[in-house]
Amino acid sequence: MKWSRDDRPRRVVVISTGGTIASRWTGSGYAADASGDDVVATAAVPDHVTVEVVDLFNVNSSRMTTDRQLALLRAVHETLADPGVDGVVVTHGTDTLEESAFFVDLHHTDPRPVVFTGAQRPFGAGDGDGPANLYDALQVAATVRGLGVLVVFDGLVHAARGTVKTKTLASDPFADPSGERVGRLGFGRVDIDREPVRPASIPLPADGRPAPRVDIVMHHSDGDPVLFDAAVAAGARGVVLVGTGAGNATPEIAAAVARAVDQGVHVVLSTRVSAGPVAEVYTGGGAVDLAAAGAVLAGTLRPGQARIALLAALLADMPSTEHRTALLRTLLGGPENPDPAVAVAAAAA
Ligand SMILES: NC(=O)C[C@H](N)C(=O)O
Repeated sequence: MKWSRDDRPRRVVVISTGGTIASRWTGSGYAADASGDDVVATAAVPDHVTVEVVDLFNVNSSRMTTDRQLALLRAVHETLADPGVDGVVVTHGTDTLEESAFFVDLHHTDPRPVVFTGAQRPFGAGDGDGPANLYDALQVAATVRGLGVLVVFDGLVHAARGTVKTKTLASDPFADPSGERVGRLGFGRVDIDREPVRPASIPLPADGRPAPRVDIVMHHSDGDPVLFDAAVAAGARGVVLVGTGAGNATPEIAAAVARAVDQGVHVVLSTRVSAGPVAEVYTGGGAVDLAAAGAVLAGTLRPGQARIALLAALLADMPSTEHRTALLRTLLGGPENPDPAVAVAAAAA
């Protein structure tokens, strides 16, 4: 599928949130600093595209919080409430871009695109990648329809779901290690190779709902339940357990999962391996026992995005724990077998 634009004027709104694309040297390291207008001024703008800027916040994305992600989600929805807007670009630090993009994607119903981009080299650098990434993101935001939330970086187009930062400093930091990219840019065209597979989107969380604590605990040799139990004791309403291999831990950790689930804590099982699904293969504290203890398997989602699915399920209005678990399975696993009871509850929310 090749997308090219006619000459109709397009309006794209850039929501600026910081990251390296907006970073300047502070004397001891780089920190997000440049305004959205300054960031946009570095990039060429594709023909027939008009750009407006919203300065939402300005942080290195390792400082991302649920409150900021909720503010971003609302800003995207308010922007798209204007029918004259053709698309949205979000400039974001690459460290947690995969989390914010997936959070927006889970709540995104509009056919108009939301495109996340950023940079690996700082604002104003002679060899900077920000201007080209921003140009490409504007091009995609002005062109495609019906593909959900996308990540555009280094000439490639990725789906929000499944895409993670796989390289710390390289100029092509994003990939879906268990899947394939969605498309690429070149010669003024956007080539889309596949349509992202997405579950039905969920309504925006109600205003003023406090952000639930959702922790990530990683297993390793010598791992014991101390940190998992500490997360529950700290008030976590959800915990992502990052198992070894296809999602394995120990009998002691499986017992801790069962105790947590009994208390109403939602537990998701992901893996520290970079690609492939978690699977119920092993007992003796493996995924077979963790699932029996009540953990929900994350499919191919890596820990950061598994946590976002859990966060979104906890923020959703659900009539019971069972409904929330069913919603969680849908958000983790993609569109297969959405539970009709969940769909009804979500529609009524
Ligand atoms: N390349 C980047 O954007 C990394 C930066 N530390 C951030 O996520 O804000």
